[in-house]
Amino acid sequence: TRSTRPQRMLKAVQKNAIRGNPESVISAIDYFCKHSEWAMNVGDEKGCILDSVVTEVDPSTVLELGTYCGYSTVRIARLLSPGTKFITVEFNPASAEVARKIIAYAGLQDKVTLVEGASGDLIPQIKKLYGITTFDFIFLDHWKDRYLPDIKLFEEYGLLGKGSVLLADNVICPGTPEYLEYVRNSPRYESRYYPSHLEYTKVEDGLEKSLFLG
Ligand SMILES: O=C(NCCCCCn1ccc2cnccc21)c1cc(-c2ccc(F)cc2)cc(O)c1O
Ligand SMILES: [Mg+2]
Repeated sequence: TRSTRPQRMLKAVQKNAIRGNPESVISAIDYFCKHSEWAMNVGDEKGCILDSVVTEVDPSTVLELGTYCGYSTVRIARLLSPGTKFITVEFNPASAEVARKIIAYAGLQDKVTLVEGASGDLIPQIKKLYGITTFDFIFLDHWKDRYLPDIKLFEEYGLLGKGSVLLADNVICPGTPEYLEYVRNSPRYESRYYPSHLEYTKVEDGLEKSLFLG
């Protein structure tokens, strides 16, 4: 049967990247997406903004919602200090399977816990299952209509501490209007918009960084 786009992306990584070299894995995926097939990775332009925020926060605990093929997982994991707890969540089993292989190809499998499931089911269990009290950094890149309900779950289950940083992808395209309205109007967050473009295109998009004030 016909291969899937994630499977073709994995083949491109295995062919063009160097095992154990995260930078080469990132480059191979970006090359594939620019020259072969567009795919919904955060991409190189927004990826550099992601890198700068992760570096600035230097988190001890990280949550990513929306692993997809592991591109942003690799971008984040390569910057983390030893001992950092990094959980990434993927709903689609086929994507999760490819992501595991891409993360392992980059040599970062020991830094990442990939969990398969839906954020709404997982968030209430994270403290119990993974012994996490609060997340220093959260990257939102899953179903766009889940960003708002999930940030409310983070608050409800006490998963945010003073200084926790949330970074949301696609706040313009496909767009997350209700989430933006919430974080920009809530007195509990300090929000800032980072203008950019939809991965591998000239279409306007950007990242919203929100600091939880406690
Ligand atoms: O849809 C996007 N991502 C989400 C994919 C599905 C996530 C499923 N999932 C994973 C974890 C998880 C946990 N709980 C529940 C569900 C969960 C997305 C789309 C575009 C895009 C597409 C077409 C277009 F024309 C323009 C833009 C660009 C992006 O950068 C994107 O991120
Ligand atoms: Mg995205």
